[in-house]
Amino acid sequence: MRVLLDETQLTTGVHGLADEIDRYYGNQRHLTVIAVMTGSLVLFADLIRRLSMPQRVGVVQASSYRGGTTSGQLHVDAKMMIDVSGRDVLLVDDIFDTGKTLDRLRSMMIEFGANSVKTAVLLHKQRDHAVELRPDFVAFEIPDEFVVGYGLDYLDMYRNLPYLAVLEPAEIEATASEQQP
Ligand SMILES: O=P(O)(O)OC[C@H]1O[C@H](OP(=O)(O)OP(=O)(O)O)[C@H](O)[C@@H]1O
Ligand SMILES: Nc1nc2[nH]cnc2c(=O)[nH]1
Repeated sequence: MRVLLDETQLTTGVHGLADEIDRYYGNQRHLTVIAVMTGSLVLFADLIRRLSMPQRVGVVQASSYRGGTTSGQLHVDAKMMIDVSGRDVLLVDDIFDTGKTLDRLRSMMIEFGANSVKTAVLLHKQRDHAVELRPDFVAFEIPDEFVVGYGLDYLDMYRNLPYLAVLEPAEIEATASEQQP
């Protein structure tokens, strides 16, 4: 595993991201902050505690990388969503890769009647994206490699790593064979 961002760099990046969001919304405007599960859970916990405005927090589940390192069919489960009608919504995700996840969720929030929808990500992959949407707030630009740690998984492993690392092809293969039941 090759460390791309260590704990100190991640902390600095998350603080910078929070400052940028604070500057945009100010500390008075009420915000509905939605975590895109599962990958954003570590970032989300760190980020919302650095934001100064009054917040309602909620979660939505979106998954498209089941069992692999490439994007497949996107499944969204909004059963646990809180009401966003008439609210200013900030969607928080760990990574913007193809962009399909945030693009779909942004459309859903608008369909649910949100007053405004912005998107914040820890990582923005430097590649051609499949959608026109670009995230509003980004902590880090990263190369087009499969990364794990700080919430990001491969086969549900590695989310607990305190750093972000590139998973090399041999490690991808080894993890896949180890995870066979
Ligand atoms: O920009 P995209 O190509 O849509 O990729 C980004 C999404 O991929 C990952 O989720 P994943 O589908 O792996 O589910 P998870 O959050 O449960 O790990 C990540 O957490 C983002 O939500
Ligand atoms: N773990 C992980 N999940 C992703 N989802 C989209 N891109 C990535 C990535 O590079 N790593």
